[in-house]
Amino acid sequence: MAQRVGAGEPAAGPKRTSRVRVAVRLRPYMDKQDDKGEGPCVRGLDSHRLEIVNWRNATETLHYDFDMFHDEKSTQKEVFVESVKPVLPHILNGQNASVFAYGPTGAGKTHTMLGSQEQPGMIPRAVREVFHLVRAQEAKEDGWEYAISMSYLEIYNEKVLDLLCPSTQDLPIREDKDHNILIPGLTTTPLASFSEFDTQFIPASLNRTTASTKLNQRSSRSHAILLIKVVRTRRVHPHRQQTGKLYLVDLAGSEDNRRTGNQGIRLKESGAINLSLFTLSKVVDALNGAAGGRVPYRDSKLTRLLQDSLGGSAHSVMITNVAPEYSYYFDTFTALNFAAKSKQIVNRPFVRETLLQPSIAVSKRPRDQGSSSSSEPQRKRTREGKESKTDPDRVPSSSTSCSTQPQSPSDGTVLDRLLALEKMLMGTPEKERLHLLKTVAQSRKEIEELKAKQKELETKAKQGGSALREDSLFKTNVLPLHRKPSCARPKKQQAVVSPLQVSQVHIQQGALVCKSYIAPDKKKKEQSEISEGKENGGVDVHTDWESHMDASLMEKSREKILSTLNGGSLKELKGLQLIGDKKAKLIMGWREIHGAFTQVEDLKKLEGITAKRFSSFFKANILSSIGK
Ligand SMILES: Nc1ncnc2c1ncn2[C@@H]1O[C@H](COP(=O)(O)OP(=O)(O)OP(=O)(O)O)[C@@H](O)[C@H]1O
Repeated sequence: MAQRVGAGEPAAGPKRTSRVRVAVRLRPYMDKQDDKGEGPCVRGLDSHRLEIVNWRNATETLHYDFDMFHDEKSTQKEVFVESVKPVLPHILNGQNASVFAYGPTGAGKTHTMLGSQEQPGMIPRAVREVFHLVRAQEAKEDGWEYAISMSYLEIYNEKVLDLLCPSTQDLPIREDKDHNILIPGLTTTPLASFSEFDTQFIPASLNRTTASTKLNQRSSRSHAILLIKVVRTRRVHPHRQQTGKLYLVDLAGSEDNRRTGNQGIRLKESGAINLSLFTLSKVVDALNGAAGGRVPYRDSKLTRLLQDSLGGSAHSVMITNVAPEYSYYFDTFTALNFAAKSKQIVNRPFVRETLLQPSIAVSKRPRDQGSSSSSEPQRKRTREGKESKTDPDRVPSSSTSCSTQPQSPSDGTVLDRLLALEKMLMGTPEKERLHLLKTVAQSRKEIEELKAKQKELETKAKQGGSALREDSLFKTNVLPLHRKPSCARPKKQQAVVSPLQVSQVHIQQGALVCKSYIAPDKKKKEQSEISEGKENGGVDVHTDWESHMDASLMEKSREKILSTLNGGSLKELKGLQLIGDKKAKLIMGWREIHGAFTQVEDLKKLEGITAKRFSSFFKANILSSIGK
């Protein structure tokens, strides 16, 4: 059994650490994806830094500093030499290394990892280099013997599928007592040369699930993980065996379903992709100490598999692929923030070593496995054994030591941002959007009618007609003067960059806000119980209880709620009545993206907070705040 020992240093010596290296690669600008011809919104500054337009303020740009920045002109060779090659020698010493490509769909992950015949990507280059390194070691004749093997799998819709044996079903993921991740039943193929790798890998890659989306003709619908194992065995006393693993990961893209045009099965796939990437972001947050002690590796298959590549024992390189077009702005922004967080993770490498009995060392040399007399490498594929002892998730002690502060434009966690963005970008299906647009038109019409009516009543009042009380205004469906509909308020000038998603959300919010100020006669008797009951469309939120309240007291409570909404921590938000964990995170996400709420009613702009829910929320919190 492989054991964890220090990275070649005496056990008592200081622990060596290795953090995740973060590289960012900018894809060349593709005109066809940007009809408006706005030009790029991201630009490199030097080989480590880039800048992106600040969507909150167009006069500013946000700067990010990474281990490496590869601009749009960088070649595959340059990316390999500068970002990937340095981690490879570790796997010859029984340590783990991983290289994974992260980023929005269509930003260039597959191009980077796989590449093409003319421009081979990181995977073929890395495997070729491993063979070079091994051959160089063997030439030294230092008593070690090496064996290389490969496994290749994809995670599709949360299922682990063997790409070398596509007929297999969902494979289980296990962890042995030494925290090695194992996949019983996964095919392992011994490799004698790079060309042998090529003959195995190319057809297996065709088994990967891809499909055409609006943004990418051949979009990866799964996370593909290639595992290259190097086992070295010492032939002379003391007989030892070390196993080094190299994970080469091409993640599926984070998806904005409005832009991908996903429907049906594509939408389901997309849900699984976004969920696993979301969990990946939570893992990163937890490793950085933002989410308490538990690292939620087990919340998705992807993070479970990458467990020893992130915050574990591996030398990791994350290549974040980003696209320069404005239409990718928010995806790019999110990816950069994710990358900036990951940069702080510190890994502790260790050697996986087994002390062998002399007899085992002689008879079970890896190359000779299964062929007792021949020195030829074994040709037969093997399956990983069943080792199933599992351990609870844990935070590696080194993972919380954050040495570098990224120049992140925000203080919120990735989790909050992703939750809010995901909600915003994915939450509104086509049908619902059409319905909302119709509602906007209808609401506008009704507002015009109400305005006319209000004008008429004001004229009457001026002419000495009866004084108008606020109550009566509501009874006649006229808006009180101090409560103008949110949709009539001047828009906050906060986002100069106005990507498609945001403007669409504004329309949607407009619809909800306008609706909530219309008081249809039929629904006047609506209950205002504090409950999250059935939806009833646009209902007047102002029921009798408000008119019986002391105005100044009410204003004070309103301000208090507003201040919690704008400045409250997750805990404080959850302290509000009818706000649970999910809503609190949505609020934080909203704040992150849109800035401060200007009035409590802005809460209705959040998805899932209907007029009725807002009404219940408002009443409960006003009453609770007065009761305190
Ligand atoms: N550095 C680059 N140079 C030239 N072309 C590129 C580069 N990066 C990406 N491309 C091209 O951009 C398109 C999208 O890239 P790719 O398929 O690699 O994206 P992806 O991030 O893997 O997307 P998905 O997540 O949907 O699979 C492809 O046509 C690819 O050839």
